[in-house]
Amino acid sequence: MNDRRRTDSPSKRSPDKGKAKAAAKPGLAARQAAARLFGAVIDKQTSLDGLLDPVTGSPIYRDLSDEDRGLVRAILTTSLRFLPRIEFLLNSLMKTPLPEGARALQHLLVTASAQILYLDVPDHSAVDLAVEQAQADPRNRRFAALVNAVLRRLSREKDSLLSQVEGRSTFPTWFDARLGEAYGPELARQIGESILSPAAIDLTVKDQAEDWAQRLDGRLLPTGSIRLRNVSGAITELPGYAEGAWWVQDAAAALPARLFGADLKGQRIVDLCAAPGGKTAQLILAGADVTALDQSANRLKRLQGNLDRLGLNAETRLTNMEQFTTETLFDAALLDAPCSSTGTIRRHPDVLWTKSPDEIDKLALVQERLLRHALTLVRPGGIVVFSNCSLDPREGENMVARLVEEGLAERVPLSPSDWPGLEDAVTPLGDMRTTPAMIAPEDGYAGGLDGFYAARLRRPL
Ligand SMILES: C[S@@+](CC[C@H](N)C(=O)[O-])C[C@H]1O[C@@H](n2cnc3c(N)ncnc32)[C@H](O)[C@@H]1O
Repeated sequence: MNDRRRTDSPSKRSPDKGKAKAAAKPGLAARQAAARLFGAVIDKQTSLDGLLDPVTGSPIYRDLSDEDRGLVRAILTTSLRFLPRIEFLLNSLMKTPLPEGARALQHLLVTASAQILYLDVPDHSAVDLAVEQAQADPRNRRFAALVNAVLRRLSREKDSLLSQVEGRSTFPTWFDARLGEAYGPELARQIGESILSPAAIDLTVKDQAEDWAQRLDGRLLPTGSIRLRNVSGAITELPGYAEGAWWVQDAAAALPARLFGADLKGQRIVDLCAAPGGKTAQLILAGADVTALDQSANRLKRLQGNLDRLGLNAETRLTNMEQFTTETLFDAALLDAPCSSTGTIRRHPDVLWTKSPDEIDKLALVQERLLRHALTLVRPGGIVVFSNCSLDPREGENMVARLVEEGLAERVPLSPSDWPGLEDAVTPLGDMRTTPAMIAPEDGYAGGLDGFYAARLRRPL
C-alpha cells in the first residue's frame, strides 16, 4: 500500500532553487547530495526509503528543490542497480586502486559514473560537476585531476565499456552465491537482470477487475492484479483512488492472502504483522472478521488510514505479536513476517547493500519464533499462512521444513491447477514461490513480480 509515486527517471535539470543555497553552480547541490546519501546507504547501511522520505528523510535530501530530488533519486537508484558493473569499470580505468579510506571519493566517482553510463544527463556536465564537487570537498580536492581523467575516459569509451560489463552480475558476491545455490545459475541470472529496471506499479481492486483494467489502461495479470503502464503524475490522482476502489500492492504481495480461499465469510482471522494493510484489506473483502496487529504505531496508523479510504473495518491492536494471546482461538492466521526483503530488489535496490548474510540468518530465526507463536493462536485444524518477501530459502522453505518435521505444522499443499498462469510458482511441495523473473513483459507492460514465499500450514488436530 504505497501511495507515493516513485520514479527512476531523472527530472529535467534546472537551476537549484531556493533552499540549495550552498550550491555554487546549478546542479552541484544535487550531485553532492547524491554522493553523500550514497555513502550513507553503502557505508552506514541506511535504507534509501528512510533517507528519501519527504517528511522524515535526510535534511540533505529534503533541502533540495523537487526537481533536484527527482534527479538525486534517479542517481541513487541507478548507482545501486548497477553498482558492481560501475565499480568494475572504475577499477579497470585506474592504474592503482583508490586509497582504502577514500570513501567520499569512491562515492563521488560511482554516482558520477552512473550518470554518464546509464542516465540521460549530458556527459560533459556530469564530468564538470564531478570535478567541481571534488574541488569543493577538502577530502577529495587533491584527487580532482584523477576524477577528471577517469570520468572523461569513461565518457569517451562508454559504448565499449558498457559492452564489457553486459551480463555481468549486479549483486554482491555473497548474494550471487546464495541465489545460485537456491535457484541454479540460469534463474539466478534472470533474477539478476530484473534488478536493472524499476518494478511496475500493480493495483489490487475491490471488484470488477476487468473494468478497472480498461479504465486505467492496465493489464489484468493472471494473479488478478492490474499492472499499470508508465504512470505520469501522482497515483492518487488516478480514477478510483479517492473513492477507495483499489490500492497499490505488488501482484506477488497479493497472493498470500488468497491462500486462505476466496470465501472467508464467518471466519475469524488474525493478521499478525498487518501494516500497512494490503493483505488485511484482501481478507476483509473476502468476508473474514479480521483482527490486525502491528507493533509499529506509525505503521498501524497508516493501516487504519488505508482501511478508512477503502471503507473497510478491522479490529486493530498495537502490539508485539509475540506477546499477543487470545482466549478464543482464531480460525486462521496470516503471518506476513518481517524479513530481508530481498524479493523487492527491483523497488529497493539498496536492500542488498544494507543487509548482510548474518542479518538474514538472524531474521530467519526471528521468523521461526514468530511462526511458532502464530501456530498457538489458531484452533487445532486452523490454517496459518506464512509469507515474506525474501528470496532466501533460509527465511522460507528451510525454516518451514523444520517446523513441519517437528510436527508443529502440517502443510496444506497448493495445487498448480488452482493457479492458472502461475503454475510455475507452485513448488513441488505445494508452497508458493515467486521471483522477479516471473511474468513476461507484454504490450508495453513491464514483466516481473516481487520475490515472495508463502506456505499454507495447518495446526495439527
Ligand atoms: C512485511 S510488513 C507487513 C506487510 C503487510 N502484511 C501488508 O501486506 O501490508 C511486516 C510488518 O510487521 C510488523 N512487525 C514486525 N515484527 C512484529 C512483531 N513482533 N509484532 C507485530 N508486528 C511486527 C512491522 O511493523 C511491519 O509493519
